[in-house]
Amino acid sequence: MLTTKASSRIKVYYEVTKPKIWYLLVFTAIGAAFTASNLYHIPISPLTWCLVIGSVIAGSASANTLTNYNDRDIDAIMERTKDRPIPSRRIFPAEKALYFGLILAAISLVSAFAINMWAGIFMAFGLADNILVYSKLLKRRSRTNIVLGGFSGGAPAMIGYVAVTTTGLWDLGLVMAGLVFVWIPMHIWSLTLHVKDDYNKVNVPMLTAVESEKTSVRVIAGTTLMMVLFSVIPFFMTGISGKHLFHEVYLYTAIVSGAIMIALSVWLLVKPSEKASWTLFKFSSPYLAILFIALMIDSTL
Ligand code: HEM
Ligand SMILES: CC(C)=CCC/C(C)=C/CC/C(C)=C/COP(=O)(O)OP(=O)(O)O
Repeated sequence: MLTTKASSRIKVYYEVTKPKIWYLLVFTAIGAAFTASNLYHIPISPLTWCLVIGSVIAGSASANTLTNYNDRDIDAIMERTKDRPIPSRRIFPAEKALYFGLILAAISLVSAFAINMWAGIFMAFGLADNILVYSKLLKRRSRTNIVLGGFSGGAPAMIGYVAVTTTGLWDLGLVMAGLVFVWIPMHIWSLTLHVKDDYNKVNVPMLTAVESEKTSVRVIAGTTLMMVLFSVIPFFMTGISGKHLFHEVYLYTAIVSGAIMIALSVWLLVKPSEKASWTLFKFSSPYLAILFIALMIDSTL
């Protein structure tokens, strides 16, 4: 039986990994693997499932922990982040989180390379892009930080895909990873518009925190439209036999859910408000999950 102290220690190290975020990241890896396995009729062994899910949990948790460590100075100032484990000194000294994140990174790389070389390569890429390119290099310097830093978001889907197949075309894998990549700008810029004062306090040049509200809502509406247009691409993809890979189930889901996202972005465009930007942000994660659920269901038809 764990003592209260031990369970609270586990909870705080769980919290520093930002589980709400890696739940969805892991789900995209599961969705990509499940979809590819069905479409290519390649079974996935229980061991491979464990390695895919375990490596992406460890990798995403590592990246989130290490970026939390990296941002401990600004997180202590921003309203949204000041109660996190490191700025609130519930993990102290902060280096404990650094070592925890590095151990998770090692676990994620070992387990990804145990799947195959490509899964390991995409894991290494995801870690490097999120921790070094986004958090260390661009976040505090460039308003396009989430563009180059966004590729890491597609890494879990690619890991799930290459765990099923590393031969032949990767078009389906890249499209599923692309769904995540094109979703990121709307996802983050709707939030950073909502909390722009926080970001400006710590001089992090998130695009919709430094641009005028008029420009920001236009950019968000444009990236939402781009994402919805991209989301119908899977319906037009064909396999080696020339047959469509997906059916109307995916198409109609993408259209209906996309229409809701476009309507929310038009609401923000026409009547900019904190409520509109927050609503669009809160709908963004369920929207991405719904697209992957539709891919999974459609792949069984
Ligand atoms: C460079 C890329 C990204 C950036 C900068 C970013 C940033 C953020 C930020 C600042 C939050 C709010 C966190 C908080 O206040 O606790 C957030 C929430 C979240 N992010 Fe992202 N994110 C990115 C990519 C992703 C990706 C790729 C996924 C998953 C596929 C994801 C999933 C989530 C989820 C599920 C939440 C919680 C949403 C909610 O509370 O409703 N994010 N993200
Ligand atoms: C396979 C692999 C390792 C993939 C990693 C992908 C990954 C962890 C993506 C998450 C990106 C993300 C939520 C960044 C948070 O930005 P932020 O740190 O600016 O958010 P904050 O302001 O809330 O701290």
